[in-house]
Amino acid sequence: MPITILGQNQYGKAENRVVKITRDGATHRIKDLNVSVALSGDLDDVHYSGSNANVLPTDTTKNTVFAFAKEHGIDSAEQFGMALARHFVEETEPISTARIRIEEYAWERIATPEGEAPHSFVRQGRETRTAQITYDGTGFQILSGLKGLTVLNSTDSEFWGYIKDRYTTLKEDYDRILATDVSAVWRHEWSGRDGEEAPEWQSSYESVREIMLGAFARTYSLSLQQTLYRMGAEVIEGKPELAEIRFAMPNKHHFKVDLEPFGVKNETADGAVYIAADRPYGLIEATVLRDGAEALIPLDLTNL
Ligand SMILES: O=c1[nH]c(=O)c2[nH]c(=O)[nH]c2[nH]1
Repeated sequence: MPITILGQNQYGKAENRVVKITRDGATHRIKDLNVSVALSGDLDDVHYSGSNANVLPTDTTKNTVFAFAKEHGIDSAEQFGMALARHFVEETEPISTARIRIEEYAWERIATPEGEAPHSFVRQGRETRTAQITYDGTGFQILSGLKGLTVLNSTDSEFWGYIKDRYTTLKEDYDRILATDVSAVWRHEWSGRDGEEAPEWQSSYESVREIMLGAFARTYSLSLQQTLYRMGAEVIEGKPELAEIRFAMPNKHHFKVDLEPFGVKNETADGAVYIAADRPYGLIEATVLRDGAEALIPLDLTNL
C-alpha cells in the first residue's frame, strides 16, 4: 500500500523574456514582458510512473509564448495572457487549467532637443505592471496589478495613540514622512463567460494607477493602514468593473537625524534631514472589497 498521494501540481516554463517591436515606419513601439506559464490537468501519470504521454514539454510552452508574440502581437499583458491560456487549455487535451503570469517593464521614448526619438527608449524607474490570467475552459480570472510604485508624502502624516507596553520606545509623531513601495493587485469582475465585452485593459490600468496616486497624495494620514484603505476604497468606488484590490505596502521609515552633537538644530518645521532606513520595515497588507464580493486575490502578493 502506498503511503503517499500526489497533491496540487502545475508546470510550465517560467520567466520567458519576450520583447516585441512594432514598426510604424521609423517610429517603433516596444513591449517588454516576462511571461511565466503554469499548466495543470490530467498529470498524475507523469508523477507516479514517469509516463510523459500527457505532458506538453515546457520547451513547447516557451516556443508558444514567442510565436504568439509574433503571430498575434502584444496589445496588453492581459490580452496576451488570455490568448495563451485559452490556447493551452483548448489545444492540449490533458490540460484543464492554464495560469499565465506576466510582468511588464515600461519604456519611454528618449526626449532629445529635436523631439521624441522614434526608436530610442529609456527604462522607466522600477515600477512594474503585472497580470495573472487563469483560464479553466469556461471562464477567465484576470488579476491586474503593479509593484515598485514608490511614493512619498513629506508631510500630512502622523502616527500616535498606539498601544504602549514595556517594549515601546517609539515617540508619537505629529508630522512625519510617509513613504512606501506600492504593490497592488486588483481583480476584474469580468470572466468572459456571459458574453460581456472585455474591459479596455490599458486605460483601466492607467486609471487605477491615477486613482491610487491621487488618494495617496490627498489623504491626510494617521497611519499607513488608513492611507492604504483610502487608496483601495477610491479605486473600488471609481471602477465599477473591479471587485477587490489588495495591497502590500512597506513603511519606508525616514528617521530624523540627531544633529545636536554638532550643535545643529534639526527641526521638522524648518525642513529636516532624515536617514532613509532600509530595514527592518513595517509591512502593511490588506484587501479592500466591494461590499458582497468574494475575496479571491491570494494573500501573499510577492509572486504575483
Ligand atoms: O503607519 C504606521 N502604522 C503602524 O502600524 C506603525 N507602527 C509603527 O511603529 N509605525 C507605524 N506607522
